[in-house]
Amino acid sequence: MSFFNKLKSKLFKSSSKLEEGLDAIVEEGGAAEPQPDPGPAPASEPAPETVREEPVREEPAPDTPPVGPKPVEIPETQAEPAPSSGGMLGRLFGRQGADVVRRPLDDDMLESLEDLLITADMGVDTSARVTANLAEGRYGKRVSTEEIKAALAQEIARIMEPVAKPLPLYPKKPQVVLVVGVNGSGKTTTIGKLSSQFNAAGKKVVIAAGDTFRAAAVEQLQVWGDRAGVPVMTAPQGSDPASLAFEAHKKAEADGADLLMIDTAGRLQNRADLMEELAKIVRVLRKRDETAPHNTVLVLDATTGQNALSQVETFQKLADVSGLVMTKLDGTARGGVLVALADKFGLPIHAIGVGEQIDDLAPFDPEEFAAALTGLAR
Ligand SMILES: Nc1nc2c(ncn2[C@@H]2O[C@H](COP(=O)(O)OP(=O)(O)OP(=O)(O)O)[C@@H](O)[C@H]2O)c(=O)[nH]1
Repeated sequence: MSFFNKLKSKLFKSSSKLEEGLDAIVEEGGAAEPQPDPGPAPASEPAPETVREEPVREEPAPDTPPVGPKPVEIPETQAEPAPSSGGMLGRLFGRQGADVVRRPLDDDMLESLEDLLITADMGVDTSARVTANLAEGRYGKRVSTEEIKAALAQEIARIMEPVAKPLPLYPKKPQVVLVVGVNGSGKTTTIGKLSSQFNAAGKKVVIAAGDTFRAAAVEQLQVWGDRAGVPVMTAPQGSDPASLAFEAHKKAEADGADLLMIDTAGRLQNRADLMEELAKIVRVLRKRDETAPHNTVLVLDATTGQNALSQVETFQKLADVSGLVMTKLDGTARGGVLVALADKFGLPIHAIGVGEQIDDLAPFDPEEFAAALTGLAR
């Protein structure tokens, strides 16, 4: 299964919520219209700039070489045989002969759309901005659900494009990656998944179990280290995380490791202590390498919805956050929060987690995400 399909099926809750909501909004004030003549798209449709693949003719010219972009995949549920013409784009946009419900994009519809985006956790400001952009060039025109989905996906992808950046790798050895986030956000799991991927890519990784106060956290990291085939440096329970970080850096350097991933505590209950703990880790690391840490990755749990926004604000005060990983996008109807995060903070999103298995972490792809979130067929 391609990652997109996996993402789509795993983001089912978010996309089905948006999808159902969009259907309901269009149907509420709309009317079925007979299929327009297939052929050129109506003038009201702006050229879909972010659509990566050209619509494919169903009958390729006889001398078309068997190369080039693959046809757009249509999920089975949409792949009913088109009774007449309409082509792939026609089927994609619901113009396969059946009546299509359209409704004028007026103030009422825009208000309902904005409310729907807010319930999908896109946040008030981002939802308002996205809705306003949707209205541009479409206001007053009759639109179908598929057209709104496509426009919404395009708008979301446009917001997310600038922040989709994999964890940058530097020539510096060892590159120190400090991983921060509240307890339970998925730090340990993310460190395990990332380490496994770097290890598979031929990078030598050392992990430091910096949450020394919780024996369970250390044990869990050891399990992930074993799975990923990466050594995990630990220290006795309750010992100073900064001194563990120092020792781990020494070992990573001595071993010629490319990356040192440091897990940290996430006790927000005592913010001052946590701030001092993180600051001390950084101070001590800089005794060994004044450019460390090279990345400070904040791990956020998508199921916390809007709370993720305040966590970014808090951790930006506690540490110099350089990028984000969003976990648990599977099984939540709150995936829209990622759009709000991108819009509000503009911090790089390095990866997303869509499950508990070692390969359930992928680089963030804005178009795939936007399509999966809106339920747009691809
Ligand atoms: N469904 C799902 N579960 C995840 C994902 N990432 C992590 N988890 C689960 O979330 C729970 C917490 O993850 P941890 O990695 O232990 O989180 P942590 O931030 O290290 O938490 P502490 O060890 O308490 O500091 C575990 O049960 C993980 O299996 C994900 O992408 N999807």
